[in-house]
Amino acid sequence: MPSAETSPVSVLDAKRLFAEWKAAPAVVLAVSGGPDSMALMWLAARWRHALKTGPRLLAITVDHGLRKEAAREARDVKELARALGIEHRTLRWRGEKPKTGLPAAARDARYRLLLRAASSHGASHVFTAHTRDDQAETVIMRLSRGSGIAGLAAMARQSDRGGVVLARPFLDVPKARLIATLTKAGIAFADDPTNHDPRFTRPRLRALMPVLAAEGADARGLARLASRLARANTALEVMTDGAERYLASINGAASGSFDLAAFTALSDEIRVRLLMRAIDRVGHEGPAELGKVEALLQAMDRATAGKKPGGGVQLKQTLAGALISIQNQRIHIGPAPRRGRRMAGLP
Ligand SMILES: Nc1ncnc2c1ncn2[C@@H]1O[C@H](COP(=O)(O)OP(=O)(O)OP(=O)(O)O)[C@@H](O)[C@H]1O
Repeated sequence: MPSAETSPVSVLDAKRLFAEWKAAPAVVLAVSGGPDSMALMWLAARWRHALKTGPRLLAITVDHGLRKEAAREARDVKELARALGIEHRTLRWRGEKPKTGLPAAARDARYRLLLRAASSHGASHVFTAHTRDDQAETVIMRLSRGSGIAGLAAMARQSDRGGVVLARPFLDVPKARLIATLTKAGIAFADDPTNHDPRFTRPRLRALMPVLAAEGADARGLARLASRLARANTALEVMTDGAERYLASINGAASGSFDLAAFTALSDEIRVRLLMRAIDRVGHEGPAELGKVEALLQAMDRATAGKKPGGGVQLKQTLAGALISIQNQRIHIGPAPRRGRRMAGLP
């Protein structure tokens, strides 16, 4: 491996990695006690010390209450934070723990706690220590689930989460460099056994990474694929904005309804995105799944293909809590009646 892939991250490198957040008022560092986030705390502290003015740093560890070692790991983070002159808090996930989908529920709870803590401490950003290796694993995970372009674009370097920005300064940094950084600095870190537990999907896919790398699909290539797809996704979203404006301009003021002929003339990718946006705006069952929106588009095309313009209902279907219908040469998308509720006046 070339040394650029394994060399410790220097203070100068850290200055470049964190440069764009110099003017933030305060930043929350999400520190689990694992190698990546311990390196995040160490490097962010050194970066901050070298600045005259810069953000206040607050490290937060979430104890999910799932492993007995977690409390000790949180104390180890606190100890390093104190040595580095950084404030630290441990937050506990107290909610009900589900029997299935535990990693996803823990992640949701973790982000909720981190973002809430950021808001209450006046922090504009939450930094996580996701690395290029995490990005590559995410690509493989999304690939195995059949994601589309948006999903394969994987994690964004920055994303707005209700007023607080979630930022990943190490998204292009190999994990090996962070471990080398800690080794050089003599900093110990925790090894979470869940990261190797074959009962969970991510560790199973992680175990495949060396095999894929040996075939040429290494973390660098997979992360590059993600960033190319992120670029394509941004362009497609801009085109979808344009298509929305075009349909609104020929629509008059009617929202939630499109002219059928104008919609049909657009490309499939843009039509899928338009449907998804319209459904997500009014649906009450969470985001529509890509595969289901694609099936809806096919059903719409079948219902209207070769038909003379008429006044009848050509299609009526619900998806993700939205009701989609084609009538009078228009597509209508509105909220679906909620399930399990009796309509007034009906038995
Ligand atoms: N319990 C936690 N408390 C605070 N932040 C966390 C916690 N778990 C994860 N994170 C944040 O999310 C990022 C990605 O999580 P992931 O589970 O992939 O990492 P990890 O295995 O816990 O360890 P590492 O610190 O080496 O990344 C971490 O780098 C860290 O910034």
